[in-house]
Amino acid sequence: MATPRTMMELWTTLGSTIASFMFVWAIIRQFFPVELRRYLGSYTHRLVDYFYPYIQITIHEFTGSHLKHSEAYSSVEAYLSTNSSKIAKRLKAEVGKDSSKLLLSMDEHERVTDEFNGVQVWWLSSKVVSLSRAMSYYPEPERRYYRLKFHKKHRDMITETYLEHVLNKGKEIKRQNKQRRLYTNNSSSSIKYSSRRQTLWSHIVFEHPATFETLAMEPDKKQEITEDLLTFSKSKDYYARIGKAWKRGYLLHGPPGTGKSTLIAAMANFLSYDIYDLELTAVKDNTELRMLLIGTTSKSIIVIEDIDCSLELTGQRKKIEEKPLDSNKGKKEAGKEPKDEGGSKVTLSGLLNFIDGLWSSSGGERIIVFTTNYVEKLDPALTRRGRMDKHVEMSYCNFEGFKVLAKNYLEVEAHPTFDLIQKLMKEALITPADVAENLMPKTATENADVCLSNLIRALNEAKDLKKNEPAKVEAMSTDTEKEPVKVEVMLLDQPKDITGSTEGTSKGGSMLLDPIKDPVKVDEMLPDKQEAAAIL
Ligand SMILES: Nc1ncnc2c1ncn2[C@@H]1O[C@H](COP(=O)(O)OP(=O)(O)OP(=O)(O)O)[C@@H](O)[C@H]1O
Repeated sequence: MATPRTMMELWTTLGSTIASFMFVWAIIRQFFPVELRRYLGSYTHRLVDYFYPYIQITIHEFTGSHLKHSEAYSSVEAYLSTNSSKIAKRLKAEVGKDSSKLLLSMDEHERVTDEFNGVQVWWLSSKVVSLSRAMSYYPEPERRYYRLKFHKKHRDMITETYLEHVLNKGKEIKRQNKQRRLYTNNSSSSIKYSSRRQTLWSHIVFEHPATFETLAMEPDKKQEITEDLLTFSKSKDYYARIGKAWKRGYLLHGPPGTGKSTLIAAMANFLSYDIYDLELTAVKDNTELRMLLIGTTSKSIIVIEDIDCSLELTGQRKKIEEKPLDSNKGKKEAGKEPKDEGGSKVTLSGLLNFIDGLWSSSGGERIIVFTTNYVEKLDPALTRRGRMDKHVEMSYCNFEGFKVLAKNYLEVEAHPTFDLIQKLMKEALITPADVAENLMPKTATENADVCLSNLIRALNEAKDLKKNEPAKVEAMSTDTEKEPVKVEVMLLDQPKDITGSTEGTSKGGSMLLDPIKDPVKVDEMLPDKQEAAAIL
C-alpha cells in the first residue's frame, strides 16, 4: 500500500509545483518586453514539440475566406457518427442535409477512440467561438472542428491511408443517409419557355420500398445480380486501368407485370443510387440527349423503359440510324401519352454513342438499364454484349416467387393451400403482378385465407384460359423459298385437325408443310392469317 501512496504524493506534489510555476510564470512574463516573450514562447513550443510524441490534425467546418462548408468536415462527421453513436457518452442529434433520418454525432468537447490496422487514434470534437460574436451586429457562425491525434511514429500510415479511409467511408455513409432521388427529363417544349435556371431534369424523392428480399425471383438469379452490382460498384480502378467508362448496361426483358420496374427500384436501393428515368420521346435530338446524359450525376441508374416503343429499333440498323425517329408512334401504340408533340429526332447511333460512354468525361459510375417486353424486336446493335453487359429475363411467377410474395403481402410462410397453389402454378401462366394483386387484402376483413383462395381462383381462370387458347404454332424454319416448313401443332382443349378431319389430337404433333403447295392448310391452322404470314 506504501507505493501507491508515495506515487500519489509524488503526482500531487508535481501537479502543484507545475501549477505554482505556471502561476508565477504568468505573473513574471507580464513584465518581460514583448520581444523577449516571443523569443521565450518559441523556445517553449520547440521544447514541448520535442518531448510531445503526438501529432494533431484539425479539420475545420468552414474553409476559405468565403467560409464554404468543408466536405472533409462533413465526411469525418459522417464517419464518426457510426463510431461515436456507440462509444461517445454525449451525442447530438440532427436531421441531415437531404435526409429525413435523425443523425447522431458526437457532441462538442467529446472524445472518441478509433482503431485502424491496429493503431489507435483519438478524435476530439470542439468549436471556436469568436469573442466578438456576442457583440457583433452580424455574428460570425460558430466554427466547429474535429481534431485527430495520433502517435508520431504512425505519421505516414495515418496521413496516407487512414485519412483516405475516413473520407471514403464518410462519403459512403453520407450517400446512404441521403434521400434518394428519382429524376425525369423535362420535355423539350417546356425547356424552351422556361427560365434559364431550370434544368433538363426535375426530381422527386425516391422512396420505392422494393428490395431484393421482397422481389419474386429465383434466388440464384438474385444472387447473380447483386454480386454483379457489387463487383461493378467496387471496380473504379479496374475501369480506369482498362481505359473504359465506368458503366454497366442491363437489359431487362419479359412480359408486362413480371417486375422489371420493381427490379430497377431494388437495384437503386441496393446500391443507394439515384434513378434517372429517361423518356426518349421527350428528347428533341441527339444534342439534347447528350446534354441530358452529361447532366446526370455519378452513382446513378439511367433507365430507358420500353425501348421498343421509344425508338423503332425493330428494323435494320442502317435504315434507322439515318432516319430521324418518330418515337411518338411507338408510345401511342403502347397506350402511353408522349410528352412532346413534335416527335423526337434521337437516332439509334446517338443512343449507341451514349451507351459507348460519351458521358465518360464526367466521371463516376453509371448503370444504364433498358427494359422491353419484346427483346426479339430490338436491333442487335443495341443488345449486343459490351453495350448491354447483362441480360435479365423476367418471367412468369413460379412457386418460389409466390412464396416471396406471400411472405411480403400476408406474412405467411406456410399454409394448407400451398400444395394446390404449387400444382396450379405449373399449369397456368400468371405474372408476379397478378399474384401480388390477388394476395393484397382489399378490405380489413380479408385475411390470408381469403387472399389465397382469391389466388387459387385466379390460377384456375388462367389455367382455363391457357387450355382454351387457340392452336399454338411454332415455325421451325422460315426459308419458304426452298424448304418445306416444319410446323409444330399444339392442340390443347379444342383439337383442330389441319387436314380437315374431325378427329384431332389433344396432344399435338408436327408435320411437314410446303407453303407453296399447301397454303390453305397452313392458313387454316392459324386463327390469325396475318400471324401465319408473319411466321412463314
Ligand atoms: N418479381 C416481382 N417481385 C415482386 N413484386 C412484383 C414482381 N413483379 C411484379 N410485382 C408487383 O407488380 C407490380 C407491377 O410490376 P412492375 O411494374 O415492376 O412490372 P413491369 O415488368 O415493369 O411491367 P411493365 O412492363 O408493364 O412496366 C409491382 O408494383 C409489384 O408490386
